[in-house]
Amino acid sequence: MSVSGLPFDDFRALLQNLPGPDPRSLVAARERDAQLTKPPGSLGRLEEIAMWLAAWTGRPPAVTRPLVAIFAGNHGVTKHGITPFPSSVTQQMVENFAAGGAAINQICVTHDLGLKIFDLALDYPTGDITCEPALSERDCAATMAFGMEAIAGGTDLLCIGEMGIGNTTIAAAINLALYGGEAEDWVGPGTGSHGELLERKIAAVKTAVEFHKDHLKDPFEVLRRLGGREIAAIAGAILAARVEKIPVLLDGYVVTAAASILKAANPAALDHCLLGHVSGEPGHLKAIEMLGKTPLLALGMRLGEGTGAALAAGIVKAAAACHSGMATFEQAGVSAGT
Ligand SMILES: O=C(O)c1ccc[n+]([C@@H]2O[C@H](COP(=O)([O-])O)[C@@H](O)[C@H]2O)c1
Ligand SMILES: Cc1cc2nc[nH]c2cc1C
Repeated sequence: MSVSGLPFDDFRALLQNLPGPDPRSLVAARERDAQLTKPPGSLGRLEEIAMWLAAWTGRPPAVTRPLVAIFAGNHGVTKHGITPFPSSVTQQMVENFAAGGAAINQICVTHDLGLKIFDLALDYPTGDITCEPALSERDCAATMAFGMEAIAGGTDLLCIGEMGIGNTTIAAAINLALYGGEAEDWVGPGTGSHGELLERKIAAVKTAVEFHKDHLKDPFEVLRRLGGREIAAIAGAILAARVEKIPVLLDGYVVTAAASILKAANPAALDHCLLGHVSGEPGHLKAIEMLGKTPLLALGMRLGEGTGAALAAGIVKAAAACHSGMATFEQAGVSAGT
């Protein structure tokens, strides 16, 4: 813990001292890109992705150990009857991930991605955000620190996903706190909340933000009061990745809300992250605009569990492979343009 002993101090300090992109690797990658056997710019966004890999890893673009990390948490706010599925599904899906039966398992097989699941005290849901903080400062900081350990086994591309019944309500509350507007702007169906479920979801988000309104200037208070364990762990994982020079692919609505908390603390905090996809959750596009990012994919997916990020990892792998594996004009005996 920090000298002052306040749980968030270390994270605040880290956020004020984030490493930037590596200019030398970027220049080297640009020089190589200009020699590859293609008209300049013809690989479009793939070229930008290769430059992004070089800048944030400090090495020539390569993806050799991609990892999907799924963080799972449960939420006290579900007691308001806001989701079609019960909270027990969070644990059941964790078991399904472990058994290889979920969509994310198949995408990981397709793109040869590692997969790690981090379940976060699923038997102890967070506090009901409509009338109490989700987490104590200590629990929140400890969970962020746990999330930082997600990359301890090593990876050179971190795809972040989550699982947690009720967490689209949490994401909506975070977005309302960070960006304002109306609860209706941020609340969507999630796994399928319509009619009365949706009405109660909107009411819960309104009540929660109203209840905590005097404490929401500080992004860390937004995190601990309105967030959840998987949200805190995701924030920690994104931060640790930055420090360790690991580029990050963000997934859908929920991961984006967790990431937005870091951006609120430091506008440059997500520069090492790309958005894997725009999810079908209606508020996601607006949340992405707030981050100033352009998602790689738009497939109408709204599953979570890292599926959008993992699909995009295939594109990032292809970008690195083109950059490192293509022949230069000279090597291939192809005439360069003027
Ligand atoms: O990330 C998204 O865009 C997204 C959109 C809709 C649903 N989800 C997933 O669905 C769960 C949350 O939905 P809900 O309805 O229980 O709030 C959680 O496990 C998320 O992974 C995720
Ligand atoms: C079945 C199911 C699978 C999920 N995967 C991510 N969130 C989910 C929510 C449900 C309900």
